[in-house]
Amino acid sequence: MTAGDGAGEGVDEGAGGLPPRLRDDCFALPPGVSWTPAAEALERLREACVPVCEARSVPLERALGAILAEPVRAARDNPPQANSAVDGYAFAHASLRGADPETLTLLPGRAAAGRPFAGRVPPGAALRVLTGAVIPEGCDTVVMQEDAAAEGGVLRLRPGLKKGANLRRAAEDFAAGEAILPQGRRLAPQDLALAAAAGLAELPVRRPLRVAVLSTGDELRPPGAPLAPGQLHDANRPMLLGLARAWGFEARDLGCAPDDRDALRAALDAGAAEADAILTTGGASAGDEDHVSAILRAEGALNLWRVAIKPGRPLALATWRGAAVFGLPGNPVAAFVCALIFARPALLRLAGARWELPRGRALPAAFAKRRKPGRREYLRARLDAEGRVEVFRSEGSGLVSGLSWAEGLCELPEDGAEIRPGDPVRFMPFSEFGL
Ligand SMILES: Nc1nc2c(c(=O)[nH]1)N[C@H]1C(S)=C(S)[C@@H](COP(=O)(O)OP(=O)(O)OC[C@H]3O[C@@H](n4cnc5c(N)ncnc54)[C@H](O)[C@@H]3O)O[C@H]1N2
Ligand code: MOO
Repeated sequence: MTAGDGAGEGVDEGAGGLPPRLRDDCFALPPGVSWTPAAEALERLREACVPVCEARSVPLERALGAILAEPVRAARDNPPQANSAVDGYAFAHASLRGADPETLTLLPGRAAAGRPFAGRVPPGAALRVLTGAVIPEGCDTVVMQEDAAAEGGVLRLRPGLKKGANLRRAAEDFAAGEAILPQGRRLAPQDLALAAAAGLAELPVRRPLRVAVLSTGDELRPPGAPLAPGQLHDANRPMLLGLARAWGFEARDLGCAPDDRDALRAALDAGAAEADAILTTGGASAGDEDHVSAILRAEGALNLWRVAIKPGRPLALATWRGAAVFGLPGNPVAAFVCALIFARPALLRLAGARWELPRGRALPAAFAKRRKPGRREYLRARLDAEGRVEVFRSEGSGLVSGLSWAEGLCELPEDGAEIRPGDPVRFMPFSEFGL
């Protein structure tokens, strides 16, 4: 079949006067089955997902990518003391008289970063200071060396320098006790700089979420394996393992299960034993071989099924022995889109992060598209040289090449309004999905 192109859409209208047939895959769904709108599915996920990973304290140097379990407060002021922003000369602004040039007595000695000046600078005097030096006692202003001339124990400078010029005030960045990083933040390299500057050696973070990935389907073979007729290489597993790792989770590979209930049950059991969440692909639809949705319905707790998005209509959200299960569609493009749109915010929430949805920008479309109302659509997209949104040549949900071609997703609303070139459309770069 050519999934992603509307397969199964004619369920209700296609019967065209014929008596209803009882056994046909196209009728596997009850007529008039309700589809959950994407926004509602996301809202239900937001309510259902709570942090499941325990908090612990880890040394700062091992905290990169971890999620803060509590807000972090500064242990000290930054900067701890006022210091010079430049190489120059420090003095009291009150020593200036408005003469041109101003003249000050240059004291012997100097202050450098890590080597403060021991004495006090009296009125009418100046001291050599280097960048980062603590401002000597008696001083409140620094002149840059390029703007002054030091000769024979006298410093000359142009008038007009403002009080407090060229120095960094104590605590101008943040003060001790100030909240510097919020709970739920995934620690980036710059956050480690902030925590270190704030005097912290340990950070309260949650252990990483463990995410297991399972492919399903008799036809699937591991990468590089020889293929018999009807077989294909498992593309979803490396993709989803990669996504889980890119999002900062501990990824577990559950391999590939055949279309067989017992094998699937065993794989789900193994996943639930070693992971907090399981991502499966394939078998999420309503066909005879779609065992994932069937087993989740029969033996797990299926919370949500069939979301009104394209691609990715067969999306199962369930629990299996305490683990959250995201039953993603088998088509790689649909699996990718569903992982980005639904699994990512939910997994991050389970991991202890705050609920955050990707932001999009309205940009002119470089394409035309006729649409039907009802489903929110996600197209593989990127920006052309003029900054317009272009979309991949086909919407076929099995065309993996389009995922690498794209730099983001174009989200089209449920209203089904026709898109003409130049119309504003919502573009979400992959960076909004943590990629
Ligand atoms: N009667 C209906 N049939 C289908 C519907 C529907 O609503 N009613 N939806 C269609 C849509 S849309 C999609 S998407 C697919 C998804 O169904 P499944 O999740 O059950 O996926 P499978 O049938 O197992 O596989 C679909 C397709 O993807 C290939 N695949 C599966 N796993 C992988 C993998 N790991 N790597 C690469 N390719 C994979 C598989 O071979 C199939 O070609 O259902 C439609 N049918
Ligand atoms: O074609 Mo399906 O829409 O790939 O999810």
